Amino acid sequence: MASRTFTIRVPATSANIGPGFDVVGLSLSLHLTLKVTITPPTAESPPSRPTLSYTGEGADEVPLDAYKNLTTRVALYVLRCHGIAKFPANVSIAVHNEIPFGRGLGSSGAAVIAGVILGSELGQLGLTQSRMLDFALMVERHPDNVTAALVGGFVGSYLRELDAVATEAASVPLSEVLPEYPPDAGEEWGLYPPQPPIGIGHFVRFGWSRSIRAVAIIPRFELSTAKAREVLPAMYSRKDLVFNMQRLAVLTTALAQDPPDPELIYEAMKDRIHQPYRKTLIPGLPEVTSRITPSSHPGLLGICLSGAGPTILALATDGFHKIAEDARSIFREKGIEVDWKLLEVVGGSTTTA
Ligand SMILES: Nc1ncnc2c1ncn2[C@@H]1O[C@H](COP(=O)(O)OP(=O)(O)OP(=O)(O)O)[C@@H](O)[C@H]1O
Ligand SMILES: N[C@@H](CCO)C(=O)O
Repeated sequence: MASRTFTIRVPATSANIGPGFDVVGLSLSLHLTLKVTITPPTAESPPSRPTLSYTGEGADEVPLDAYKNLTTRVALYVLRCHGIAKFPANVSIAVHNEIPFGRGLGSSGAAVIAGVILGSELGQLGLTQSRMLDFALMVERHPDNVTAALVGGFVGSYLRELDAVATEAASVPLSEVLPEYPPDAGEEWGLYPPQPPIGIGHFVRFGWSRSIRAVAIIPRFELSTAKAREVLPAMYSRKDLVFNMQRLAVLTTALAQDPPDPELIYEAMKDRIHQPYRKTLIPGLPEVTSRITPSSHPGLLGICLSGAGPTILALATDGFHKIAEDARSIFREKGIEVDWKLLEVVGGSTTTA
């Protein structure tokens, strides 16, 4: 049998875009790429465990044990849900990652989507896009990053209300979805996980004006999404919810208009659901989002926290350098150094032979 090689490419994402907390996501031009080779065992090369190599962002901290790494653990979850106990023999995976960890650019969402696609490919399962989303949602339980990473573009999504049986199936704790399998987990290792309910996530892709680019201003510190969600309240006032819904309704269409209207968009990218609570974790956040405006920075459309932060996302048609450098100065007043990148909105995940 000949060896098989394929490449999985998954984009970075920015979630929320101001008022769309846990609802909207945008895929951006930084990628997580996996080059996968499966070599059939021969008498000279007997079956071996998967090998992982890793370059780029996170290379110094990511586990290279396939039973510990997030992407390969998700792939194993998908395989085991289909009755396949372990990785095929002689899989080697070379990862190159451009998405910084824990900065609000969807690194974990990309790793999860890459894992679901990897599982589907290794098991030759032929999972549909919608089914892949179900698996991803069992791991990353908010849909904004994973949906945009899978399908690409500017995307809105919701989670279907599940019936009692499906709710139980979807309530499996994350520790059971992604257990730390012992090395070479096989048939003998515990129960197979239950299949996720079908059709958990639903999405629509909005239009996007080709003139809009994204400036990602990336502080040089990590903030885990889990920590940035802990500071959020469980209840909100009607006033704050209406504030966000009004803006989100306008924003999803305003970003598709040509030319885009900065006055409309700047206000429509304001938020009262997550950013005000996260400012304690991100010194400089209120100053950057209030001092960089369309009148002070021609070309700017709107500015917000990217995902759970600490990255700031500025959407603009021009003036990218001044926006980024002025944000850098404001962060520096708070003792924080940043890097910045000018990014494009890109398509979703791909698998190529
Ligand atoms: N390519 C990867 N391979 C393995 N693990 C990864 C990879 N990318 C991210 N991770 C894991 O996900 C963690 C970061 O996830 P987290 O949800 O906190 O931040 P994020 O996804 O970068 O930000 P956000 O969800 O706000 O966009 C990393 O610390 C690492 O454990
Ligand atoms: N909507 C999520 C995105 C981060 O993954 C949040 O803001 O917590």
